[in-house]
Amino acid sequence: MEKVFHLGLTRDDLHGAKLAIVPGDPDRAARISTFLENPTCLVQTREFHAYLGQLSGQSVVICSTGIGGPSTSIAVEELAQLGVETFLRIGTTGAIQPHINEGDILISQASVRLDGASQHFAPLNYPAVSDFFATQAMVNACGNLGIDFHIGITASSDTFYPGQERYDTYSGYVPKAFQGSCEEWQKLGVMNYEMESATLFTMCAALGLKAACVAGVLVNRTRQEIPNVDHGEIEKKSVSVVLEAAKLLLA
Ligand SMILES: O=P(O)(O)O[C@H]1O[C@H](CO)[C@@H](O)[C@H]1O
Ligand SMILES: O=c1cc[nH]c(=O)[nH]1
Repeated sequence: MEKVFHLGLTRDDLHGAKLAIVPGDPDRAARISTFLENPTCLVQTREFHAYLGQLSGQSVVICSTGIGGPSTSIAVEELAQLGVETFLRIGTTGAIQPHINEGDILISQASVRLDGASQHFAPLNYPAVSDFFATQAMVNACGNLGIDFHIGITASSDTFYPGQERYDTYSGYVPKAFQGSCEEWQKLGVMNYEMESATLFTMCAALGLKAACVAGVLVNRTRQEIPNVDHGEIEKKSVSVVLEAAKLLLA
């Protein structure tokens, strides 16, 4: 049985798992795994920490993607080679609309492709769109749990600082291409910034896989640039949504 190159796993290691929950942060992957039945650590290599367990009696993988599109594309490609068909991202994010508050839950329907990696899967005029049914499961999960949410478009950037137009940085300079971009996205109704959904949505749509994305808001960019909230409670809420969505999709 062939091992995939980065994850070092074989199809047998996944015990038939067809659904993966994919956070950015490896420590979050470990925390999510504690909600599965019989969780085991499959591998911890580079930014990829993968766990296997059961949800609703079925095998599920939790695998961190690291930050950004390139590493996300590797995790998704290799998990797909191992039999995974549905990818549920659970992330953190910065809101750019004034009415969205820290701690709110955002579901991304589609993403603005500010990344580079998605262009290696499909040209820029191809949409970075989520899977309708996986996204509907995120929405229904919020309904079942009584959690309010916002749903809409996400700007998904390769960089946390210039690409999300942050000036509170080492140089204080944002290249011209990004000056005014945050206001432009606001005016176009974009909800938030994060860094993986454009790659995830584009590659999954192009490859015939299914993807959805939920995120908890750490900062409202109309009020401050750098998050300074306690992530714990926000993560618990977004993790509860992704686990409930996974259960609905597995039912
Ligand atoms: O919390 P995660 O899932 O890593 O998501 C967000 O947080 C990171 C930046 O701080 C980026 O990966 C961004 O997309
Ligand atoms: O502002 C933020 C917060 C989390 N993740 C991002 O990419 N941006």
